[in-house]
Amino acid sequence: MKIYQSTDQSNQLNKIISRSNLPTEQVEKVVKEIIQDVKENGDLAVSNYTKKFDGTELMNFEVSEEEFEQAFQETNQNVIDALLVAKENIERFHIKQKLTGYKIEETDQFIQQIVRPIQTVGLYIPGGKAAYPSTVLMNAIPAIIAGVKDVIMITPPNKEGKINNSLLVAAKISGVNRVFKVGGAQGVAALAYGTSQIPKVDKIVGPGNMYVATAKRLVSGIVGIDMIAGPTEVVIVADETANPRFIAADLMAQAEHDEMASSVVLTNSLSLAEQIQSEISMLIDEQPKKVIIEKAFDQYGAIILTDKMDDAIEIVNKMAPEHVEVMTENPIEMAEKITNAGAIFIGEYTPESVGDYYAGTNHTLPTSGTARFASSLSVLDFLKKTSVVYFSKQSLSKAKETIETLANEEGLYAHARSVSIRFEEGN
Ligand SMILES: NC(=O)c1ccc[n+]([C@@H]2O[C@H](COP(=O)([O-])OP(=O)(O)OC[C@H]3O[C@@H](n4cnc5c(N)ncnc54)[C@H](O)[C@@H]3O)[C@@H](O)[C@H]2O)c1
Ligand SMILES: N[C@H](CO)Cc1c[nH]c[nH+]1
Ligand SMILES: [Zn+2]
Repeated sequence: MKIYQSTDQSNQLNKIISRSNLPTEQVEKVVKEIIQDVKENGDLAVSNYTKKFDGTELMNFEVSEEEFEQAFQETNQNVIDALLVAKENIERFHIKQKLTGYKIEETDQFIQQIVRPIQTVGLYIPGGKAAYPSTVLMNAIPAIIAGVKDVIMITPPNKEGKINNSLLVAAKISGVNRVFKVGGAQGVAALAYGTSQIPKVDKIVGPGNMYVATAKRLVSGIVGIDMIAGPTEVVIVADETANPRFIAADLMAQAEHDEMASSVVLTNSLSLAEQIQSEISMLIDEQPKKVIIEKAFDQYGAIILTDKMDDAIEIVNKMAPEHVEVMTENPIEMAEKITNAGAIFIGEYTPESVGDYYAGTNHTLPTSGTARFASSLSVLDFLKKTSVVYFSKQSLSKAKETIETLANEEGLYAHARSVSIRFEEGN
């Protein structure tokens, strides 16, 4: 991984910081065609793309009860137990996000906010380079806590036309209703428009690669989406007190997800930067996903040297990355200065893997700088609010003058009249 000076104005560094070297335009072109095809040709198009991208021919996409039963039989008990521990931790954190409505009552009138769950949601669970049972829990549990009735999950099948066993186990233990073997942009399009086999949903949530994230962005408006949760990112903010071996390991943990994953270090210590480089070269050969990691490091990785640690914080806030790890002398104080990040991990014993699998916080997080305005997936993503207003005749008579004044000011005379007519004699 290359060392850059933060003052370096090179295109390569700017692109890494802004994530603008992701192949956005090429991917968008492909994804638009896929969405249109699925919209016009439904299951047939889904089947064709599944053959093309996942290498399997499927006519029926839904997972059967027998497949769920078999998945339970073939999954190691220690995996099921670990999923149950993670589930409990996720529930403990997310239950506090529940939102209740409220009502403001006065004589002869009330205003109210009613909170209701979204009826039907589609969870996208990645399944290309790896299967993510932990992501099933992260997406399904907040939906169930919110009270969503129809929780539909899609994930790409493997070459045998099957879904990884632990994904099905995770789906069952977290309360998913139906699972379909379809992924990528074709899966997102199927959820957005519906096909004869795959139900149209009200909202699509969940992370995925660039094809998935782009498809979600393009169908947003037809259906709701949670956020852009694309190729994953970590920024590690570290000073000379940090352990370079831990940092090297954490950078590789992120990069193994995807060759488009971004792993960046920000430090004021040249000596640390060089030690990280040498730790990477010592650890990389033991990595089963070495090829993916090297590709990601090469294009989307960087160690950036700043003058002061405050400069590092300024760059993090500009990048607004999905994850930030802080390994400095006073990591809690340092972390308080970070205003734009999906999730923050503090100190040398909180690698991001703690959040991925155990802590209970959600690992579906905004990427590509969208943490400037977007948040981690939560129960709130599965709720919607409706306002209710009741006014009696007396209440309306008190409001009449204000409404008429504002309506006339806006030139909306019918609005004013719809109030005044109610006070005319004979009405
Ligand atoms: N941001 C988050 O919260 C979060 C959480 C977990 C995972 N992730 C990310 O999810 C992603 C998982 O990616 P993945 O690839 O393993 O699984 P995936 O399920 O997201 O994507 C696989 C699908 O991509 C489609 N695809 C692949 N190549 C294509 C091509 N050339 N043209 C059109 N479609 C193509 C195929 O349909 C395939 O089934 C990673 O980027 C990882 O970083 C993000
Ligand atoms: N780090 C990924 C993006 O937040 C989530 C994940 C799932 N499994 C392991 N890691
Ligand atoms: Zn991860």
